[in-house]
Amino acid sequence: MQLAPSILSADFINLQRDVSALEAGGADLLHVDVMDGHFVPNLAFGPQVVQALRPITKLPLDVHLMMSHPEAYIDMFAAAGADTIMVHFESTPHIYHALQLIAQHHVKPGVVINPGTPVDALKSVLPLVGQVLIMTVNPGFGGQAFLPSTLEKVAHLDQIRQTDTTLTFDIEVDGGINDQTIQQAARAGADIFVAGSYIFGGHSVAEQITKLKGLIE
Ligand SMILES: O=C(CO)[C@H](O)[C@H](O)COP(=O)(O)O
Repeated sequence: MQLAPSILSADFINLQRDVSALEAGGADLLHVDVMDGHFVPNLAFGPQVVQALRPITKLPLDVHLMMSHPEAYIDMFAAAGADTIMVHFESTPHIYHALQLIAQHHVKPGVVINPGTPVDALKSVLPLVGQVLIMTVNPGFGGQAFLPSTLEKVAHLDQIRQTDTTLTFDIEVDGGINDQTIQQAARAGADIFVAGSYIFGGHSVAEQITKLKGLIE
């Protein structure tokens, strides 16, 4: 079980301070949301931010590309220091190629599905990925309510990897993860939990991380 705070909810003027607090507070990964204003109706971060984060933290950088034609930018994010690069199944007709490209950079490849996309759509790419991210909200904004209907997709995916032991991906969930929802996602089979507004919305990030980890360990 790993917790991946999303820096989308951080204080951007004090990003280094916030990243240090997350690391000291027990975060396992740092989740970086990239948004292009096209695939999702919002803009956030680019490879320069990943490059700036790389020397200031030992935490693995979990980069979530919410952008059209992500294959054109994979080289940049790999060179910037991403440890995982995740691309949306819905974002490109060349999903297989995009995942191959990520692996060629010796970066962990991940595929992401929106709430409306079924798990079965992923069948042909599951052998290529180290991580599958199930969006538990519509992508684009922090602070949205968790969609309970996504839990059966987590459970279905967990069943697939238990049935076929050649598949070795982790299951990540992202959106609306808080002290009311994290246990449901864990019970359904998720291994990695992205949380933004819950972690940054409390008294201290360390306290919020401890609360969430206490619920899944
Ligand atoms: O991918 C995202 C938005 O598209 C964010 O990572 C996600 O929404 C996390 O924020 P919160 O925990 O506030 O829901």
